[in-house]
Amino acid sequence: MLRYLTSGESHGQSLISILDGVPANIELDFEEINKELKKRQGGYGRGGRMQIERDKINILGGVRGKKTLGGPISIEIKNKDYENWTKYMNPMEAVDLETRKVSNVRPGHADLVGCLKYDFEDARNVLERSSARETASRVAVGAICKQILKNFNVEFTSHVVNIGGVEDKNLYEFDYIKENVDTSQIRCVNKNLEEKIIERIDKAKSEGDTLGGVVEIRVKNIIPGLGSYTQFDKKIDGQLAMHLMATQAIKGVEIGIGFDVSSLAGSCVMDEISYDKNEGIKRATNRLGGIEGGMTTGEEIIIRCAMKPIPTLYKPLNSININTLESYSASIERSDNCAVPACSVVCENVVAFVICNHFLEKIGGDNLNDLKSNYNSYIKRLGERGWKR
Ligand SMILES: Cc1cc2nc3c(=O)[nH]c(=O)nc-3n(C[C@H](O)[C@H](O)[C@H](O)COP(=O)(O)O)c2cc1C
Ligand SMILES: C=C(O[C@@H]1CC(C(=O)O)=C[C@@H](OP(=O)(O)O)[C@H]1O)C(=O)O
Repeated sequence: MLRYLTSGESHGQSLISILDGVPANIELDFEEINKELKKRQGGYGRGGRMQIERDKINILGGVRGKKTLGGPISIEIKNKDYENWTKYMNPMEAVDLETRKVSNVRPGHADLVGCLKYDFEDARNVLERSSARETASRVAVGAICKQILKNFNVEFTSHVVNIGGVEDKNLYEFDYIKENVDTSQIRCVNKNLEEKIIERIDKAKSEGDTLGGVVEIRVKNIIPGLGSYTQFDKKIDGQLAMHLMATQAIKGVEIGIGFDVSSLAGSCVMDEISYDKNEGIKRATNRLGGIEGGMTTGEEIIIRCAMKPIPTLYKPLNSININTLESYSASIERSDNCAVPACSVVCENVVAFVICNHFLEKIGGDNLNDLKSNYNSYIKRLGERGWKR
């Protein structure tokens, strides 16, 4: 079983993750992982913090000479901003608890309920951990998973399809060309739309407001049979939704045509099956996004996630002081204005973890050679049953 934990506060020394269950002898490309981290920091609408951070991994264990050892991998990403926060955040020494205290809790954040639940008078004790800074760790973990799956040609991409209601309807049609998706800052397939989106973000910013959007993740060259219908918690769609919904600010997850299934007739939703001597078992369409009965079908996996607007507004919302219960404007912490492009990178890597976990479970093998031979024998057996790559 592949599993991971993350630890660390947004303005603490470092983010730490431990990824357990990675097979031995996987060669890691650290530059690729760092590139992914850099992508997560980008995108139009990010705030001042991203000018400070230069996210890079430091592997502390589980790897020797670039190759995995089969044991838990520990990954550190340093918070450069810590040097500005040492006197408020140091875990080992008495710290200044007053200067950065947050009492005016911010709607849309974990602040209010976190203070009630954990009995804190200072929402900083909550926000330091609930912050989406943690998504850097999830990207590092997902980037390692992608490298495991690269040995089996599995490809992951993601892009933004909607920011603040500016969207390209065409992107919702599944016959558009997905090759060479533009990876510029906004990462919209339609270049003209980028300008509109930038205008939309600037307008929201000038009004002290924020925006969310929709991101799409695609997984290509996947084999059929990852996940299982035999138990609810083995269903891969359920696991994808759980991991994606557990990502900061994600409020909805769709697979394939998603919510549209509710208003269409069955004949417009199911993907008809046929067989061709040369191409093997085929599908006429891929409306169900590559998953049936909690298992991958072998078609491209298509997932969309809705991100809510950034909850910290420069035009602050009404709230209360958690200690006096008096009405106040919510505190303004330095903040992003729109982080949808960053979110697409996060979601892509979150998906990579889930897919990799199910891949390793199905194929089995605690080292790369065993994985490869198990994989080949599965592909051979599928071939005998009429399924072709
Ligand atoms: C990549 C990314 C960056 C984010 N940046 C901010 C930010 O700068 N300011 C903010 O208020 N919320 C930001 N958020 C969202 C909050 O972390 C999130 O809404 C909050 O922790 C509450 O969690 P929930 O929305 O899942 O309920 C960001 C989310 C993501 C995915
Ligand atoms: C640090 C990151 O995002 C942060 C997520 C975040 C939040 O409330 O979620 C609030 C902001 O933190 P700060 O107050 O330090 O600027 C963002 O910058 C990051 O993505 O690496």
